[in-house]
Amino acid sequence: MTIAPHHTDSHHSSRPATEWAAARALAHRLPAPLPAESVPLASAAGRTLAAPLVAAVPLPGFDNSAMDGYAVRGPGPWRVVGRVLAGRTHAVGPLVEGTAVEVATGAPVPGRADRVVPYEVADRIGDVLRAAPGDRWHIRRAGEYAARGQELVPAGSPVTPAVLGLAASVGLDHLTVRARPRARLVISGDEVIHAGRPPWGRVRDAIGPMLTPLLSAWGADLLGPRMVGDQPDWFAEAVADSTRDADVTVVCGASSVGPADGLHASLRHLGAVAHVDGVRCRPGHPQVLAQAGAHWIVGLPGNPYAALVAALTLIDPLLTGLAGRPPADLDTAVLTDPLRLDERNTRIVPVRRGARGLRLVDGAHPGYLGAAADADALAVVPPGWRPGTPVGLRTLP
Ligand SMILES: Nc1nc2c(c(=O)[nH]1)N[C@H]1C(S)=C(S)[C@@H](COP(=O)(O)OP(=O)(O)OC[C@H]3O[C@@H](n4cnc5c(N)ncnc54)[C@H](O)[C@@H]3O)O[C@H]1N2
Ligand code: MOO
Repeated sequence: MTIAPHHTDSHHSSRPATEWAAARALAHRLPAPLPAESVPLASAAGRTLAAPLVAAVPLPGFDNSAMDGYAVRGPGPWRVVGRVLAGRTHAVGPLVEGTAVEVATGAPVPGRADRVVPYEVADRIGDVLRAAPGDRWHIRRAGEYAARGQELVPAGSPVTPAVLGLAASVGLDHLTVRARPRARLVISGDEVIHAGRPPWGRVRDAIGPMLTPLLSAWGADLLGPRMVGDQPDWFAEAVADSTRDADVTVVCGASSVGPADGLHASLRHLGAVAHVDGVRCRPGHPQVLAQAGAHWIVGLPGNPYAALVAALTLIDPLLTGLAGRPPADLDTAVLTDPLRLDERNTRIVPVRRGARGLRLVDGAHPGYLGAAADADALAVVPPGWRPGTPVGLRTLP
């Protein structure tokens, strides 16, 4: 950023900084979930159910064998009268007492069969079959897993690979899911360049390459980014433009109190309401959550590690809220490594999980991503924490 005369309309003029967990809770609670839409299964992966997944057919759809063997009726011995393989599309006539039919796993069992005798315990000579009495039926009854019309997965659940497989099993081709939040990055700073080796006085944009896959992993649909200098009008125009087609605009840099930090000016220009303006965490204090109608603006600090922390604080819960999902609970683990005590701020530190527990990754600085690149999670260390007590954990994609 460039130096200009100091001004007073900075973020610390108005609202006190929000406690970290409260900022996260607000970012989740404030947005209304995006509209629902019906999409083919292949497009539903990773999205959120806007309506429960309801079985269109019972599962299993017909009584079928759980084993390769013989469907039998009566106590035995039995006469083998036929064979049914999977894929048969019409019912086999009911078994007569004392008879058996050879069946494949998944094949329809004939009506009135008592049980299936697996090959391993069957003794067949010619057409005559014998087996010891068994206490397992090995028959999967129609509808025993799910009835037609049964709600199998509640609204608000993520569409995981298992949910997609289940949807297909119960005869669905489409799922009703929340629209994917459309997000745009506005990367600001006269000093920021986007390719190659930065010359003296310049820095290479680290936030675009980091946040693009991170936001995708968190369920956003990324719109083309905007790169702007610190010229206040261009900056305000880029943010205002973005509100026309994005649900969320993420502004990187320009969030602090410096003369070129134009986020607050552009929020005023838009008539946006700032719900969070500063968060009591280290690093990543200068972060902003603002609303202009149904549009959300998140201001992240320019320091790249601080931007990652702020993304975890505000963007993660905001996208979850827009998707209509319940808030994602953090994992917890005990951290024993010493850390500078902080009675007032939540600290967000890079960690690795190993056989001997959680280890701090050394060398984290707000402006440097080396420690985060070597970490597999961020640990959330609450104010007043003491070594040996639990911390929250968020795995990094
Ligand atoms: N007087 C005060 N100064 C600062 C405060 C404060 O409270 N009072 N807060 C400090 C903290 S904490 C942070 S974090 C930064 C945040 O500043 P901004 O969000 O306004 O960002 P910039 O000033 O534009 O840049 C800060 C820093 O980050 C570099 N940067 C910016 N964008 C990128 C990018 N896309 N990729 C890589 N690096 C980037 C930029 O060159 C600066 O070095 O403010 C402190 N100051
Ligand atoms: O908190 Mo700033 O966000 O140190 O780097």
